[in-house]
Amino acid sequence: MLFLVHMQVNIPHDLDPADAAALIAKEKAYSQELQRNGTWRHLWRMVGQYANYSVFDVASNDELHQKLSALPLYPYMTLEVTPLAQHPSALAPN
Ligand SMILES: O=C(O)C[C@H]1C=CC(=O)O1
Repeated sequence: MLFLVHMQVNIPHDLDPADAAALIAKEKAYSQELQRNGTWRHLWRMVGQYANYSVFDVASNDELHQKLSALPLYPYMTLEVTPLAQHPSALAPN
């Protein structure tokens, strides 16, 4: 099952910069692990924003919720999730 996920990151300005840097490093490692194993199919930066559009490939809503809620930056994110279906005019299945 494919899901489009919009992640907006809102790190509080009063968070210690070292704590913020550590969270961002953990987030990078976690996202790259999921990209390597095929769960996190696309990761695109939104120009001019601390936000991304991502495509996740998971077996269920519950798996997506588990993966998203384990994001190290999850406490500082606003997430929007859109389930995706195949488009009948697409040249190749996604
Ligand atoms: O930077 C972001 O968009 C948030 C998050 C997603 C991957 C990652 O490394 O950080």
